[in-house]
Amino acid sequence: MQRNQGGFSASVNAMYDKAVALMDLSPGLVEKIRICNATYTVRFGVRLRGDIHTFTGYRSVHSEHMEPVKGGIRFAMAVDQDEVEALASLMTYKCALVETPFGGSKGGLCIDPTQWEPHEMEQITRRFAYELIKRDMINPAQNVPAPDMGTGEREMAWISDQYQRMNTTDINGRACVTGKPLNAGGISGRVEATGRGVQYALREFFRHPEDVAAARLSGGLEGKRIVVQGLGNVGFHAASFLEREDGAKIVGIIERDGGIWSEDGLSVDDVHLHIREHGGVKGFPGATYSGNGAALLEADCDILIPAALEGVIHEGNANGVQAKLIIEAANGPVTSDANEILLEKGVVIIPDLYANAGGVTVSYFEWVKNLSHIRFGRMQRRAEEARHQLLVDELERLSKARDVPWTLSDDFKRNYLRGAGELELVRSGLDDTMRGAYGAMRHVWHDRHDVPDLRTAGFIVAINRIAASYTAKGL
Ligand SMILES: NC(=O)c1ccc[n+]([C@@H]2O[C@H](COP(=O)([O-])OP(=O)(O)OC[C@H]3O[C@@H](n4cnc5c(N)ncnc54)[C@H](O)[C@@H]3O)[C@@H](O)[C@H]2O)c1
Repeated sequence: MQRNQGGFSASVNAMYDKAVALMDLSPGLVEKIRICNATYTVRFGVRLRGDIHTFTGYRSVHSEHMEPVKGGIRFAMAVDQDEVEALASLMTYKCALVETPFGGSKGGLCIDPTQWEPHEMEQITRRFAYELIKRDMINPAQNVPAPDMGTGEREMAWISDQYQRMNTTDINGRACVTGKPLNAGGISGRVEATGRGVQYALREFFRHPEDVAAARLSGGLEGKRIVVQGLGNVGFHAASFLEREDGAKIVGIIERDGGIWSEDGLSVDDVHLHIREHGGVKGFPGATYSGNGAALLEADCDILIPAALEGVIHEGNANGVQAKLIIEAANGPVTSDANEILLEKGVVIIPDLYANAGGVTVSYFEWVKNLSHIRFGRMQRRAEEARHQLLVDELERLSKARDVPWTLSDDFKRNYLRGAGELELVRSGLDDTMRGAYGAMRHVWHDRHDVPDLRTAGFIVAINRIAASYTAKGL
């Protein structure tokens, strides 16, 4: 990974500065929105394997213009203060762009999860959570984490349980974290939400022939040749949906141990299984393997989906990128320097603050579900069922009265009577959000001739909303 000089935060701030230069905001407000409000560093010991091991973690709060603040917790060796602050700032802009009523935050623990057994990971996670909970850095009303790299449902369930043990009378305790398993207060469709959001973002892009042409592409997603970096939560779901549901061809997959290539297209589910069984992509049948996975970022393809780390497309390799469209499933995969090189080359970038917002959108639904203490669609479903039943009864009565012999198939009755369930509501809410946010972004991109790219447009939409919020508060 290569970051801009000055690091990940400097890269995000350069993109921010490019947007505010086109806006009419006071210098003081520009500075207030840019800076990170607070970062809490925690060092704690856990007794493991007969000795005390010390871990370092962070929780950063970028902006509290809305509360709670929201953002994932990352478990990785490369976690540091600059990284969590940059990621927290991206959360602020992302939440504003997709209109989830949160400020931005992010957390991280410096750890290699593969080095520890599950019961040890539980001890470490609970202790990290304890340190943050007792300082209100995890709290349903103030700061609500979610999964990120190296964490998932399992860790979120431990964190939620830890909070509830420490706050036994907080009836909203489950809302202290999102991305939980369904049986621990989670919501249907959260696991795949970020990948699903990437798919919806691409579908929305391809619904606009003018935008597709700007990327020097034509037609729809069907048959588009895609390279994906990182087959984890986000990359796997995005690639799998695009392959199975949109007819796209995944020609390249890059993982930690290297990259694989097949012009005929790779089966994402099979590669995923292979990685689980063999620890990497090497040896996947029918594909060409290279130990230098990063080289595939520069391979010939239509769409590149970086879905692993930040800073993977930088000044050193941006010129070599052949993809016509990049969708940033990861946070910050393109440095600000690389961004300018790619723009110059005519590459269109669907930016992270929009592209991977599916996760926080469905997290918002989960938080609302936890606070309302009722499953989405439960009451509505009863009402719909009753209404549909009345209609079916009436049709049957009429058919008998008029002696018109017709029947409803059992399938039709079952589906028609069922009403919308939680998953349908989550998906339609996510689709609606992704469409709305794209519309807002593209409106600025096309209508203002001084706005050069979708990223700057996205920042402008987000910053305007954050500025309005600060102004309304009297700041
Ligand atoms: N999980 C979410 O809901 C979510 C939401 C928004 C954004 N994101 C962002 O998406 C990105 C990925 O997150 P995730 O949750 O899918 O993480 P994950 O841990 O589930 O998956 C990351 C994948 O990247 C691979 N990887 C790591 N280093 C690599 C390298 N050098 N080259 C190639 N592959 C490498 C890992 O092996 C793993 O398969 C991060 O930038 C994260 O901030 C995640």
